[in-house]
Amino acid sequence: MITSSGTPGAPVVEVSNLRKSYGGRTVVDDVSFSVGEGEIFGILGPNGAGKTTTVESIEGLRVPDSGRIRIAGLDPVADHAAVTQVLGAQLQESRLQDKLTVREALELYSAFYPNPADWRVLVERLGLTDRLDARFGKLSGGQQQRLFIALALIGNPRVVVLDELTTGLDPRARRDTWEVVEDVRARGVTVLLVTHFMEEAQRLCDRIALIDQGKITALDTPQGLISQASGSTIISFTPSAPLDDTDLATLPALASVEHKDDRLILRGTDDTVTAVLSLLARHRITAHQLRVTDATLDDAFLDLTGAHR
Ligand SMILES: Nc1ncnc2c1ncn2[C@@H]1O[C@H](COP(=O)(O)OP(=O)(O)OP(=O)(O)O)[C@@H](O)[C@H]1O
Repeated sequence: MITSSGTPGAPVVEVSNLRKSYGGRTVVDDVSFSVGEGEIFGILGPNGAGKTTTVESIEGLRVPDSGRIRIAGLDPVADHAAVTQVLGAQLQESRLQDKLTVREALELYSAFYPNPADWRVLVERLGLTDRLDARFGKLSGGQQQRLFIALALIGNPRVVVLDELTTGLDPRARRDTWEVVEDVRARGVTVLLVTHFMEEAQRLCDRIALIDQGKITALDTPQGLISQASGSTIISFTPSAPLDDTDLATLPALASVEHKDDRLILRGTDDTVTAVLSLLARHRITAHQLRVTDATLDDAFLDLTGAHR
C-alpha cells in the first residue's frame, strides 16, 4: 500500500540485479525493484519482455544466472519449501484435471498447508459456492480463473503472484475479478500482477514496472507513468479556420501534432493548453468541440516501451 508520503510499506519482495539468459540471449537484464507490504505491484511489458521469467524467478520456479531475490527475507531457491508457505501463485497453463470437482481441488490444495484458509469463505467471496460439485472441465473460463485465485490464496500467503489474471475473461468476469483482487489487498496481502491490460493495471496497481527487452524502462504509479510520457495532455478541436503548422510548432512542450479530417489533435502538457488558447485568440480562430483529456496508461506504455517500434 502506498503511504501518504508516496512510499510503499516495508519491502516484502526484493529483487536486485536479476539476470537470466537463454542460449546466450539475455532475457532479464539487471532488473531491480522492491514491493511493499500490502501493495499491488504491476509488471507490464510487450510480449517476450521477460515478465514471466521475472515472476517465475521470484516464485523459485526458475534459477537466475545472477542477482538476489528475497520474499519476506527468504531465498526462493535455497528456502523453497519455506517460500511456498508465504507465497501463493496462480496456476497458469498447468490446468487441473478436468474430472476434479471444485470441492476436491480445494480440499487437495488445503492439505498442502499447515494452516490453510477456510476454503468455504474463499469460495463464498469468489462467488463459487454453487459450483462446488461442478467438475473443473465444466467451469466457464471466469469460474476457472476464480478457482485458480482461490487456490493461490488457500495457504494464507503474504504475497500472491497473479500472471495474466483476466486473459480470456469477458468484461463482466474481468471486473468481478478486479474486485476480488482489491479485496485480497484490503486484507493486507501483497499482490504481484503481470498483465497486458492497461485498464486493469491503471485501476488496480499502486505502482507499475514497465519492462522492455528484459530491462525496467520505467517504474512509477500509473499517474506518474502517464506524466512521464511525452504528451500527457491531449488537446483536440476543430478550428474555424486553418492554423499554420509553423505557428503550432512554437507551442511549448508540444509532443505531436495530428490532423484527422478537419480536427487537430495536439499532445503536450498543461502549458501547451494555455498557449493554444492564446494562439487561437491572437488569430481570432474559434475552437469547435474543444476537448482536453489526460493521456491514458496505454499512451504511456507505447511511449515508454519499444512497443510502438
Ligand atoms: N525456457 C526458456 N527457454 C528459452 N527461451 C525462453 C524460455 N523461457 C522464456 N524464454 C524466452 O525469453 C524471453 C522472455 O520470455 P517471458 O516469457 O519471460 O516474456 P513475457 O514478458 O512473459 O512474454 P509474454 O507477454 O509473451 O508472456 C522470450 O523471448 C522467450 O522466448
